[in-house]
Amino acid sequence: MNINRITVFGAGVWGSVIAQHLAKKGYKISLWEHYKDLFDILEKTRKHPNIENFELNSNIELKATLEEAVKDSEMLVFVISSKSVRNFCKQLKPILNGKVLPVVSASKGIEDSTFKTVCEVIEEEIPQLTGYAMSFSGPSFALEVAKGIPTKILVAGPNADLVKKTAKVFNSSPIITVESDDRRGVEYGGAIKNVVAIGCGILDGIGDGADTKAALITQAMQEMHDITVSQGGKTESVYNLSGLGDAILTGMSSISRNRRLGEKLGQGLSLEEARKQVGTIAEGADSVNSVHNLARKNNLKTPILDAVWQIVCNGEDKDVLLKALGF
Ligand SMILES: NC(=O)C1=CN([C@@H]2O[C@H](COP(=O)(O)OP(=O)(O)OC[C@H]3O[C@@H](n4cnc5c(N)ncnc54)[C@H](O)[C@@H]3O)[C@@H](O)[C@H]2O)C=CC1
Ligand SMILES: O=C(CO)COP(=O)(O)O
Repeated sequence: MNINRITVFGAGVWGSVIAQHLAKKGYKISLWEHYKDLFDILEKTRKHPNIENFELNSNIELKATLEEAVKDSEMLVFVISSKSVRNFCKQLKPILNGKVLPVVSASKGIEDSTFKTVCEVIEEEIPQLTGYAMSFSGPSFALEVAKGIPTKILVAGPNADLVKKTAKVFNSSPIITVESDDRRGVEYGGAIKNVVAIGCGILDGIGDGADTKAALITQAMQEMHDITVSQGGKTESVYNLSGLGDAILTGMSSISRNRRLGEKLGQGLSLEEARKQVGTIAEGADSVNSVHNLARKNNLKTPILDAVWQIVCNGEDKDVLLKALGF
């Protein structure tokens, strides 16, 4: 696989940091952004408004249209909110015009109505990409990666040779890539850990401490495991970087937007107000319903994830989470 130009869809915080990471490795990057105001700021200043001291590398070219963004591209990287992926693919499909490229998804979510992962949605909407979509997931705050703080991220897909080559593309300081053949397991872990992080945030909002959050993560891992395995994912993926690793990171760190959203809910704010105060996306608030419905559909016992769902989606009192934990 000889790659020169890579397209990154999404110049949000993670998309821009991934684009920068690849640009520093010498790849030419075509960076596309959905929101015109963000695109304009980046084009005018080359600085990201949501990342401190961050100036786009000279290998990054901003592309205003999807046609320009995919021109001469040899790899596509999706870093857009998971719920926008299906509609986005409907726009992208005619532009790709049957072209087959390796695709990497760095988004974390499960579609509400279908329980499909982001890679599965991409392949369903753009069938020629079937077998070419890979997940890039692990404990990786964009703001920490931007500062050069080292981490490990899984590259997961069905084609071992493509995964190996793609992992090489992304592998360089501060990111060490780890190959996986369990895309489903990796994507389910990445989506469910966001719900776990909201749960940890609720405990923070109530005023409980790290002890209680560690107990929550431990119990929630069993629930993440049961859901993931019911969908064909592997146990070893649940306890790898995208599941356990990312649950620890986002559940315990003040940086996590999902944890911060939970904290606001724990303090008694409504979901709408909590979302407003957190500002950027918190994927867990969108995945919580699909995770809950999936567990119900498969008759799984998931008391912790159910309690988070009750608080987020039904506005129940946060004490239901303490009860679910047995307190
Ligand atoms: N920020 C982080 O530390 C990390 C984020 N992620 C995942 O990356 C994904 C993006 O997150 P961030 O960059 O942090 O969020 P962000 O809020 O900074 O950016 C969201 C991106 O989604 C795009 N988007 C929103 N609606 C769209 C639409 N209708 N069509 C096309 N694009 C649309 C926006 O243009 C923007 O580029 C999420 O799934 C998140 O879970 C994964 C690992 C780390
Ligand atoms: O997934 C992430 C880090 O791996 C980012 O988590 P938040 O979206 O909760 O900030």
